[in-house]
Amino acid sequence: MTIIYLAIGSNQGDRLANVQTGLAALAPAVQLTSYSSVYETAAAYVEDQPPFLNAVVAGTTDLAPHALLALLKQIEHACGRRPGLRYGPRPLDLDILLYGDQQLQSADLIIPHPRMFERDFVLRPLAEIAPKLVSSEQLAQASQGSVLAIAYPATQLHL
Ligand SMILES: Nc1ncnc2c1ncn2[C@@H]1O[C@H](COP(=O)(O)OP(=O)(O)OP(=O)(O)O)[C@@H](O)[C@H]1O
Ligand SMILES: Nc1nc2c(c(=O)[nH]1)N=C(CO)CN2
Repeated sequence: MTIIYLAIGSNQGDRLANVQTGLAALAPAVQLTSYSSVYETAAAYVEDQPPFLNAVVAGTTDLAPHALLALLKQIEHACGRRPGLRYGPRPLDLDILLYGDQQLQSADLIIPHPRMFERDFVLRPLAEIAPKLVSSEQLAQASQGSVLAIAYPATQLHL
């Protein structure tokens, strides 16, 4: 059983429903244990697209890292995501931030997520559920995707 942290985002369709559906689909392979608030965030990288909802969750799983990645891609697809512009709009995005204390560098999977520490929309919700994992310096330096507001409380994610 490994402790994992996942980032979730949506900026197309019914964004909250997409996040809720995506998290519910993780069961039974992933048992979620902590949920951040849901943040409204300005789109980073490709700025000319609708704002995102972003959250971070923690959980436990027996899935190996690549099996977990395959599950996340399957859930994104079931939520209507199709190949598109890098950093472009999508109904659902699920990323592996951390997988225990494992470090992994393969062609299709890098853990810790290589861009997590530049992303305000990841570090703010991660700091909320795991303050020891994020320093105040890291929070201050994360510049991509400014957090606009807390849009929904974490209780909206417990289904
Ligand atoms: N830790 C990770 N979590 C999820 N995907 C990863 C990770 N490391 C590498 N990838 C690879 O990144 C590919 C592109 O992912 P995705 O389409 O979500 O990118 P993106 O959201 O546009 O950008 P980013 O990866 O920076 O969030 C995935 O198909 C996956 O193989
Ligand atoms: N604020 C914010 N911006 C983004 C996000 C995201 O989840 N939140 N995801 C993207 C696709 O990788 C590109 N830009």
